[in-house]
Amino acid sequence: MKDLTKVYFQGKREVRALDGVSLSVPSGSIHGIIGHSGAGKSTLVRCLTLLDRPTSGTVEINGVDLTAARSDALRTARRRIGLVFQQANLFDSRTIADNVGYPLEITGVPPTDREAKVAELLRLVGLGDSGKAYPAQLSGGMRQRVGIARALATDPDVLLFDEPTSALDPRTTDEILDLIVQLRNHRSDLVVLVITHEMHVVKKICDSVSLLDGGRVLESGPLTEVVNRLDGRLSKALLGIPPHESIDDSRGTLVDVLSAGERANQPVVAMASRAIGAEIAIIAGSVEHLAGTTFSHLRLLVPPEADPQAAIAELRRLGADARLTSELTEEAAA
Ligand SMILES: Nc1ncnc2c1ncn2[C@@H]1O[C@H](COP(=O)(O)OP(=O)(O)OP(=O)(O)O)[C@@H](O)[C@H]1O
Repeated sequence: MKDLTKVYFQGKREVRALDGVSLSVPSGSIHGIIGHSGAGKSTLVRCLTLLDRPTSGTVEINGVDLTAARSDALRTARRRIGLVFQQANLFDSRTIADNVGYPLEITGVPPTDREAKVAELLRLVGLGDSGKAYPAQLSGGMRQRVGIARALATDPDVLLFDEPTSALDPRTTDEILDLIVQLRNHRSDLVVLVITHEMHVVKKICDSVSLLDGGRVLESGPLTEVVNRLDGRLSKALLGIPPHESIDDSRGTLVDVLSAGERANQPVVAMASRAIGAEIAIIAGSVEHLAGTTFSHLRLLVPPEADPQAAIAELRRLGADARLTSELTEEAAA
């Protein structure tokens, strides 16, 4: 998408629900888009699926500008994006197979071709034996699998998930996330976009991620890059320091340290303590294994008798990024 803008009017007030969103996602990758309520996520889904026209800007798939399409071409363009909703919205009176085959039915695919395609799609999503069942007989996770099979029926180039796991329990969520990765591995020409407010989803399956706020992309990049920035907003969201007791100035100075890869497994705090001749304590932290790399984000307390800048210099010498927590908190507030 290039410079995508959507302006709504609430009375006389202009609301820029999307304000110049540009994003390019390569085939074969899973890109997460996260944002708070009101960030513009639903508007983005509507503009990408051409249910709503952007005020300006373009949506391109493999070099074809979907936003330029009209009438018949618009219907064809829409099929290039398969949409999976939070809840599958299935026809209760139709079998699972007929639900999955519905997009093929309305595009005039003959019944025998349709049956073969539906059987293949049901196998792909792990529902090979459920074609004759009705939606009411399925669990939430199975219904979501049906929604995914239906979205894939027209062989889209882009699979767009709008909060795909928000209505599911943690175990079913992980099963659906595993399925999304499996689909991407199965079709390496597919672009997968996942709009979510769940950080777990991004951490578990996304190759890259964008932060949407006020209709703008504030930060974007490969998961391992955005997480590896001590002062990044995505890093805070994905690898945040958990709440901890408040620390009085008399007890020392707080320092945040972020290390990745092999360094994350090294005792850098103990090494820095030894180097500066003071006992640095760990107050809180999170250590995560993301996209094959370990990241460690710790909040340290440098005792009053030691120089926090010496500790920071030593931690940096050891290959970690380190800064005074007060500086980072001020930046976040700014
Ligand atoms: N049809 C509309 N008319 C007027 N304003 C709208 C319309 N749709 C969205 N907006 C405004 O655009 C902004 C972005 O809304 P949007 O629904 O896209 O956000 P969101 O990130 O999806 O939020 P949520 O997670 O709460 O659904 C909001 O300020 C919203 O009030």
